[in-house]
Amino acid sequence: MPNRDDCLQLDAHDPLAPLRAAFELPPSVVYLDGNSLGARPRAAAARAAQVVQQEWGEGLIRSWNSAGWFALPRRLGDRLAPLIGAGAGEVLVTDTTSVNLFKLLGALLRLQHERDARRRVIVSERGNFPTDLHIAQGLARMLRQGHELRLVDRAEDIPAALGDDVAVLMLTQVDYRTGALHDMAALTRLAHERGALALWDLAHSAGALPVDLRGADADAAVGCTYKYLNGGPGAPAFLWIAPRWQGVLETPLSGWWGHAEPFAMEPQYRPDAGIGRFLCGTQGIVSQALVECGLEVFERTDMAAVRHKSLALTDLFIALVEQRCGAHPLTLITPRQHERRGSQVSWQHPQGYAVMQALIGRGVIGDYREPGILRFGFTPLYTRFIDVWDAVEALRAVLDGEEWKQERFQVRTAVT
Ligand SMILES: Cc1ncc(COP(=O)(O)O)c(C=O)c1O
Ligand SMILES: Nc1ccccc1C(=O)C[C@H](N)C(=O)O
Repeated sequence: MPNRDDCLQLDAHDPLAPLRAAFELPPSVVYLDGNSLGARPRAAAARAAQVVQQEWGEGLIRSWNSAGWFALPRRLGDRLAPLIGAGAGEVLVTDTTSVNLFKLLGALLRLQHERDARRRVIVSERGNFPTDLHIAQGLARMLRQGHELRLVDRAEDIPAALGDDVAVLMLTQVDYRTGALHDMAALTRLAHERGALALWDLAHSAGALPVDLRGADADAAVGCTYKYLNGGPGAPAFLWIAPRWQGVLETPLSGWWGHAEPFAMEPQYRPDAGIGRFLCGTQGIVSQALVECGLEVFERTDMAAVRHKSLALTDLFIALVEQRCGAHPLTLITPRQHERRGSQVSWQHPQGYAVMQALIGRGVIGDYREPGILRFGFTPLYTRFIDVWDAVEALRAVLDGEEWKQERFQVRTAVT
């Protein structure tokens, strides 16, 4: 079993190690929550100042053209595309993941309705992130065409749920609680064989592992930029549409930014011919501009290298926790097989909330999800092997010393 020096050696030989310098991280913190909010690229502070001072302050309204603000959602989409196996002109950075899901699910349901009106079921997992399920429920209610959500409790039950009444299979590629990774190509193929379309949420996979949307023949996808892509709190999300559906799918949020000629100011909506039709209204430029700083870092490596380090970090974390905290009631809920694991490791503990607060008190930042789940995200761009060691030692101290029993660690905060 590796010791602390071995971890230092792993860092010394890590080809991704130099990328850590591209991020601002407090020296006293071990940050294992990049699956919720990525760390700040150093370049983001100067970029924010440039947008606010020069582009807004001096350029004023001219900056929509002169600083490229108007083109930003498409430009960022093109820059993000290689990370998810997409091509140019297929991706937009815009709105939130929830709003993008609404637009794409609405568009896919409409397409299916036109092809076969009996297909009115959306298949997903009960454990999917709540917003995905809530958006589907809201759309089904609004459409008043008899759409319904069919939820399965286990991934193995997905094939049986794909009957001839299914319109869309809507899944999150990496489970936000367990970190379990779906086989996107196999499930998409199955959905297609059954006449359904496949919509993927890449919130926990974009920037965390190689994603191949075109290779998997998926139909549409959404995802966050504020997690593994390090775009900043509340940074705009992204959406992707397969080439075969470009110009075919229609957005249910037909705002003026998706018009073929927004400044023709026509009363009649006429959609843009390409991906631009999935824009809705004016973009939050300050936040959007910062997404570029996160994407730039990925251009200094490749996703195969990111994946290689991610698996090494999560393997090490699992092994060390089992060895050094083995006496405590921790249950691993993340798959051990590499092909089934994203870039996070989750453990269940009867006092999970308090244990996580005590860990955060020691400067090791992960997060907590019901029921009793300690979540640790590993971002290969800036997480070191020594961080894994130090995190496990802190966890051991919290558990061996029963630090979590302190009153202050029982207090529930709004965001966990
Ligand atoms: C799978 C998944 N989808 C969507 C979201 C969030 O969407 P939004 O950015 O709209 O809050 C998250 C996390 O917040 C998530 O984990
Ligand atoms: N958007 C947030 C705002 C505040 C706190 C957390 C989030 C998250 O993104 C949570 C994440 N989606 C999760 O997998 O739980």
